[in-house]
Parts: sequence; C-alpha cells; structure tokens
Amino acid sequence: MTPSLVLTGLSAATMAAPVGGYGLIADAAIVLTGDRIAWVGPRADLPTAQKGLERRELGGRLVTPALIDCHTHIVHGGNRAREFEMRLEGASYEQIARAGGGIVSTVAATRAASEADLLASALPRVDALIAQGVAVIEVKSGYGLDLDTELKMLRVARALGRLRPVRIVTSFLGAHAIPAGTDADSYIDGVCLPTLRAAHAEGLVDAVDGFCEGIAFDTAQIGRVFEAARALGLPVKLHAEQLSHGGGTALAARHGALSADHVEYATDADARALAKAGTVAVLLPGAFYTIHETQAPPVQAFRAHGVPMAVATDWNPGSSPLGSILLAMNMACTLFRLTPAEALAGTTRHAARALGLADCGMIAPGLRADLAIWNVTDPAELSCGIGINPLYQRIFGGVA
Ligand SMILES: O=C(O)CC[C@@H]1NC(=O)NC1=O
Ligand SMILES: [Fe+3]
Repeated sequence: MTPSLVLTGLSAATMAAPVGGYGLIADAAIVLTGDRIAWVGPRADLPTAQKGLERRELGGRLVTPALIDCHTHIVHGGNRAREFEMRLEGASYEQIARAGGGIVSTVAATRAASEADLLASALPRVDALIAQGVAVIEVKSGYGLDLDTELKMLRVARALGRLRPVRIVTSFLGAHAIPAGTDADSYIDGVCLPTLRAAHAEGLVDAVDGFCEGIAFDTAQIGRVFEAARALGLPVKLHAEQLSHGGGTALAARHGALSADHVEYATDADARALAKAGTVAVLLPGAFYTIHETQAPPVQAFRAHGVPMAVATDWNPGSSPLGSILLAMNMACTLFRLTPAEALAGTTRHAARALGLADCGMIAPGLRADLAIWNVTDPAELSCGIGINPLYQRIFGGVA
C-alpha cells in the first residue's frame, strides 16, 4: 500500500484558479498518496477515510505548488564579470556581442570545460533553486555551437536530474549564436540541424529553442530549425523580440510554440497571435534589468488577449546572472507591473504550460506531489520580498 500523508493547519494557494487568482483555500488540508496529490480542500471537509493516516500539522503556513524555473542556461563554462564592468563603462549588450563578447565568449569557456567541470559548476545552481522550493528546471544547450559541446551540455543537463531530487527539462538551443568563421545559414544547415538530430537520437532533447534577433538568427533561419523539430516530433519555443522587433513572436505562434520568451518588443498583434496559438509569454526580468533594457513586455496586451504569462530567471552568465526565482517574481512585479498572483502563476501553472507539462504547477488531485511550504501566510509575500527566501520545506514527489 503506497504510504499517504495528510497535511493540515495550512492555507493552500492551489493556483488552480481562473486567470489572476491564487485558488486560495484557508484552513486547508492536502492528502498525498505516493508521489501524487490525492485530495485538497477545507480541513473540515477532509474525507473521514483519510483521518487515520499520518498527519503533519503546518502551523498555519502557506503551501503552494513547488516552483518551476522554465527558462535557464545553468550549464555553462566560465563567467562574464568583465562584461559587467564593460556595461558599467557604457557598452551596450549588442556592442559587447559584436566585439566578440557575450554568448560566444561563454562558448569558448564551455568548449574548453570537461563534462565533469560543467556538472560540478551546475550542481550548486540546481541546489540554489531547490532551496527556493523549485521542483522543475528547464536547462538549455547553446554554449557549444558544435556537435560535441552541444551534446556535452545536454548530457550534463540530464545528469543533473539523476543526481538531485529535481526534474530537468532540456531545450536544444543550437541556434543561439553564430560561431566565428561561418555565416548564419551555413551554421544552421551544416552544424545546428545535424546536431539537433544527433541530440534527439540520444534522447537528450525535450524541446527546441532559438534566438531570433538581429545579432543572431532571422525568421527564415529559425523557421528551418522549427521545421526540423517538427520532423522529429519535438515542441518548440523561442527567444523572441528581446532587443528589437524581428517577427520571432509571430513565428513562434505560427509554429504552435510552447512559449515565446523575453518578448519585450512584442506588439498587440503578436499578443493576439500568441493567444490564438495558446503560446505562453515567458517574461525574463533578470535580462531586462541586467542589460538596462527600457522597453517592458506588453503585459497589458497579454492580459487583454488572455496570453498566459510565465516568469523565469533566464539564469545565464551574461544577460541574466540571476540565481533567484523569488527575486525574478519580485522583478516581474516591480519592473513589469505583474500582480503577485500573476507572478506566482508565472512560476507554477503557466511555467508548467511553457514546458508542456500537464502533471504539475497546481495543487489538484492526480498531479505530482511537488509542494513548497512557506514561512508566510499571505501569497503576496513571495513576490514582495527582495532577496528573502521564506521556504520552510519542499516536498518532491511526496517526499519531504
Ligand atoms: O548572454 C548570454 O550568455 C545569453 C543571453 C540569453 N540568450 C539569449 O538568446 N538571450 C539572452 O538573454
Ligand atoms: Fe535565455
């Protein structure tokens, strides 16, 4: 008989609410059976059959779904602290990129690192997110830009999920930057697509991503990557409209992408297209903040057209060295004017949707027993704090 556990003395932000709400149940109880949620509701309504099971009294604490960081680059070599200084000396993100800095400088460090080095440097990043109540982390490739290193990155990503109590979802991001010595079209056709096929054959790819931007790839080139993903039966997502409007968001919608990410320069028409396609807008306030961007994503248009908004760290060594999902929530509220309820939906229900996961992101019967128990009573405290981590305990797959 699978062991069961009854949690009582809590308020539950189930996130199984209509748009904009917490789905809050005051004085609630939650029944876990194995790695699944069996029941959630007011403690007074707890089914009598559950009353004899092991109970855990939580002293009135808030319980949410465990958090999901749906956009990270946490596998990488080296650091970009020098660029941080350059930016403070006035160089723009694009100027740094065109001067050989940016993504391609991390590519050199990642190519030089061994698989063991990359694993050793990524594990503390996973541990930091787990300590904030995270149960699912999306990890992208994209700092190899050659077959061996892209495969190395994705193997490390898979190893993270074997070595820690966390679910890792991988995205192939071979179309992240144009390596030195080639052009975009030759790279896409000669390296990126063959590498995608090799990575997929090895079971390393859960989704396919790209960087559609003036300093990276255009819609035609990304379109070829998306067609190859479709041929392999893989979902797609896209870094789109981060620094300018280039048509990436509309392209993502046309391909039924899981998500369009950054989207600072998306338009009302793009928001309509995302809504029609059911594509999630992933907001990445850490990059907006780090590169001193001034154009915020069209949050009001996303609301008006019913586009689900997710929030993630974009944890990477350059544009968003942000290791806190909770601070990302705070930034999404403070910089993009999301409500705290939208920010929490952005790291639970909508983040799950951005990864194509249907078994998590809410507290509801049948979903995974991945929960976060907080030393707070009001869900808004999770977004209000700046650099504060009020996690009391994380339950992963029914195990504390
Ligand atoms: O700066 C980096 O290393 C990655 C930045 C990250 N990748 C991308 O396409 N946009 C970003 O912000
Ligand atoms: Fe990114």
